[in-house]
Amino acid sequence: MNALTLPDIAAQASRQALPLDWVGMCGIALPILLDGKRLSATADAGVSLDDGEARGIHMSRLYLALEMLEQHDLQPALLRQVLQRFLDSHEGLSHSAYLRIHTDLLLKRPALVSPLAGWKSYPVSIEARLEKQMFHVELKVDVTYSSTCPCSAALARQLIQQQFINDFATTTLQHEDVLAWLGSAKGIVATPHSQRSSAQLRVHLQPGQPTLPLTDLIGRAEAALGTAVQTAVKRADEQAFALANGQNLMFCEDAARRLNLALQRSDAVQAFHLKVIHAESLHAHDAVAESRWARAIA
Ligand SMILES: Nc1nc2c(ncn2[C@@H]2O[C@H](COP(=O)(O)OP(=O)(O)OP(=O)(O)O)[C@@H](O)[C@H]2O)c(=O)[nH]1
Repeated sequence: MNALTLPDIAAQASRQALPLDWVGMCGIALPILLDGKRLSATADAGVSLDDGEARGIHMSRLYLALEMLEQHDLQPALLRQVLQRFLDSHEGLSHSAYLRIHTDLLLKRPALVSPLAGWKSYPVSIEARLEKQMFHVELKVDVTYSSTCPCSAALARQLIQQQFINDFATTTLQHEDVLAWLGSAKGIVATPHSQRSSAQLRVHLQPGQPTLPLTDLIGRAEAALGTAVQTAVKRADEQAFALANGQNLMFCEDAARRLNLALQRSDAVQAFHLKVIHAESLHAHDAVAESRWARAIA
């Protein structure tokens, strides 16, 4: 059999000498280990093509470097190693390396009152880059929660007062009559609108941060918001959720401010950008607030 040399188009000179910012592959299927758990993920792997004369990069070298992610728990140091391998395998071609990993984090959440628990899925992206020997990691997490409109609650309360005036205007008040009225449909003649809402957190980690604090960030966000969406729900849990919502009225501005303050308190965070989206049931468009913050350089 003749040994044929395989044509290598990537090694040819480019017809148009022009550097490129990002070249690589998106949507590579990849099993990863996060906090000891095996997760199905997809990866986007790329490098800059700084040598404008070179026709192409070597996709297979990036692909093979991802193998390191299968065996070891995902940590910033491992991400840096992979990015360094991207650059080492593209010496003379690339100065910057990029890796994005997208997965869903599954966390078990207890019910509010009953002894039940269930799983919640959090879409997560981990983005690492190595540019001019500077290494950066960003985490993106989506957290869903319930928000009840404070204005709508006040308007509903006013209608309930009006109904009370109408029903008891000519009656001497008896305790049991009021109690019965409160338990009837007339006692809650109007309800405030509430909506499933989502907080999109984009967090830039401190340099030297040894771990990926995804679970911690989600925990902080949910504690700050107060009414995270639930998993397993019995009536007792639903009642507790109704109470929690009633005590936790919020505009999208309130949610954004709470999250801002909660994230600032994390030592792992260097900077963040957050966006909250209240998918209103009042109208067909969303109420949205954004906030950003960066730690002052000491
Ligand atoms: N650069 C580049 N490669 C592509 C593209 N689409 C498919 N490929 C293929 O990706 C394959 C892997 O490329 P390389 O990593 O250069 O493969 P190789 O030359 O066998 O490997 P090395 O010897 O390590 O360079 C090649 O068969 C390319 O043709 C593209 O748009 N750009």
